[in-house]
Amino acid sequence: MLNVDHVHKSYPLGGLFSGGRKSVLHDVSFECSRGECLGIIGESGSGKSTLGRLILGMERPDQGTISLEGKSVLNSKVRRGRISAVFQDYKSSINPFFTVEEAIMEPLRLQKKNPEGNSDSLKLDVLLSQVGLDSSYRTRYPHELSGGEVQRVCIARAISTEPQCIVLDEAISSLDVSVQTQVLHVLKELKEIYQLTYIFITHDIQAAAYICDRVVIFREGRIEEMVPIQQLRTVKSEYARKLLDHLITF
Ligand SMILES: Nc1ncnc2c1ncn2[C@@H]1O[C@H](COP(=O)(O)OP(=O)(O)OP(=O)(O)O)[C@@H](O)[C@H]1O
Repeated sequence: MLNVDHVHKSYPLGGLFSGGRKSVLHDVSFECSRGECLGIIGESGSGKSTLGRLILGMERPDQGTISLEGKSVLNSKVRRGRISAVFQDYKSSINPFFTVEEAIMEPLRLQKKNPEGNSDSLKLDVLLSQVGLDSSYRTRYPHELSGGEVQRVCIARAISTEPQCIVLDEAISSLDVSVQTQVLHVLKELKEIYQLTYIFITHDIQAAAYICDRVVIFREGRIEEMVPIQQLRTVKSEYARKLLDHLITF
């Protein structure tokens, strides 16, 4: 269970003498169960990626706590191997000098969970096949892959340590529409296999409707509304309805 409890976050306003701060997240609270996909939808600048970075423990909240199975994500031992991420910019997400094998196995080696040897090799083949790539990809470099293939490698890397929670920040947005569908399908299958918790940050309401169980609608850093995906068309708040009307094209 991922628990976000009364989280506030602000950043310095900038400017030499300003000393002020811009509030980006205000009193954000929600829970996300094991195996659940929670969509985060909101206008640009509403604080979605900031929330993602806080869940990943990359930044600290000013107030409030974020915990996984009751333990704070600020503790690197809690995060390691249990929380991972897939970002929009897949090109800069993996080291261009790493082969597919090195990129996927790096988190496992850092975690030192799996010693080198046959088990590594088997694990790699399983991971590759789970994201729809065959073992001939092992020795290829990122520049030898399509965007969809690189993003599949990023997903294999993200699941390599069998995490509980993955933050997917616009993870399919840079891909062609047909490739988006394939990658979404892979993500949905993996969620079922590993009972993964997904935080699915997106502008793409169709993708959210396909993969999410619930959706949080953000407005200027606050939760405007939280609805099960089946009730997306019947949100109560006027703001959420307008935002969704703007995004829904199906
Ligand atoms: N490190 C930072 N320092 C200062 N301001 C920041 C920082 N990170 C984010 N912000 C500000 O916080 C606000 C929220 O940004 P964030 O990236 O979380 O929004 P978002 O909802 O993910 O937007 P988008 O959909 O465009 O990606 C923005 O106004 C942004 O400029």
